[in-house]
Amino acid sequence: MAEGGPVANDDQVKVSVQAVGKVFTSKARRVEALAAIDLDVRDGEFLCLLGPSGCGKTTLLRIMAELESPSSGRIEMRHDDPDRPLSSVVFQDYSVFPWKTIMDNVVFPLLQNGYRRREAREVARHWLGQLDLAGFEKSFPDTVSGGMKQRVAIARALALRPELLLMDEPLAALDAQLRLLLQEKLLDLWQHNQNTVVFVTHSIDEALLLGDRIAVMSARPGRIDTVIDVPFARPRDPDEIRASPDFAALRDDIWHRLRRELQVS
Ligand SMILES: Nc1ncnc2c1ncn2[C@@H]1O[C@H](COP(=O)(O)OP(=O)(O)OP(=O)(O)O)[C@@H](O)[C@H]1O
Repeated sequence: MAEGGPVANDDQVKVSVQAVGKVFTSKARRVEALAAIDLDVRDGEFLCLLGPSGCGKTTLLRIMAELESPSSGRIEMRHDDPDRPLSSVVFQDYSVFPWKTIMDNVVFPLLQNGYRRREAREVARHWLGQLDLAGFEKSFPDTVSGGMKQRVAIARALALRPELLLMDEPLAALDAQLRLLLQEKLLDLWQHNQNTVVFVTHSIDEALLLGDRIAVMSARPGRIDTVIDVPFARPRDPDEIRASPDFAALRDDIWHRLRRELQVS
């Protein structure tokens, strides 16, 4: 069972997180969320961040999205194509604009990124089609299901063609069956587009199904406990993968690592 794999060359590294720490301070308390995180995200890979609740996964993702700055250490990100945004984020909670139609939810950030309206509508139509939302362009988000809202948020992020797609438990709020379907959709989309993806999840199965590597974090303050290479070839067939002995062995190994970190009070 490979852990971490060969060290990446500099030109294979999209994001380099170096000794990053994060402390939140307020009058009431001081929370050390991250301690000395070292992690490389390789160009074109699907990296999953897995760890116990509160270990700092979202904080690390927000630092990569430049929504939060580290308290210590540094982060380097390679922006290769000035015509594409460096990153785009999908959050857990269907972060769509309720007052805009589904079409305009996808069009709006494209206009902000310099697209002309006509081109933006064409691009939006393409991505809405990819996410099986054709026919819902004129609907408002609150009139469709949670799964559809989340597909709008994913279409919006992908339409921007970010070099780095950051996803914070994008499927966590969905029911189990819908989650499986969207996992398959994401697998399919990623296999065709191959952006670099960092994907936060609590689900070991999801990480094994989607990820090239899984960074397992320890309990707060979050550290990288280990980075596991996922050995399944692509394109992946979810049913085959779930039935394979390697899947069961890896799931067991990761669960034992996580269980050491979990505290039930
Ligand atoms: N803005 C903030 N101010 C103060 N504390 C914060 C802030 N953001 C996060 N924290 C704290 O930092 C720690 C890490 O939070 P974070 O949300 O990054 O963890 P997580 O691993 O994503 O959690 P979960 O899996 O439950 O979503 C937690 O103790 C949280 O309460």
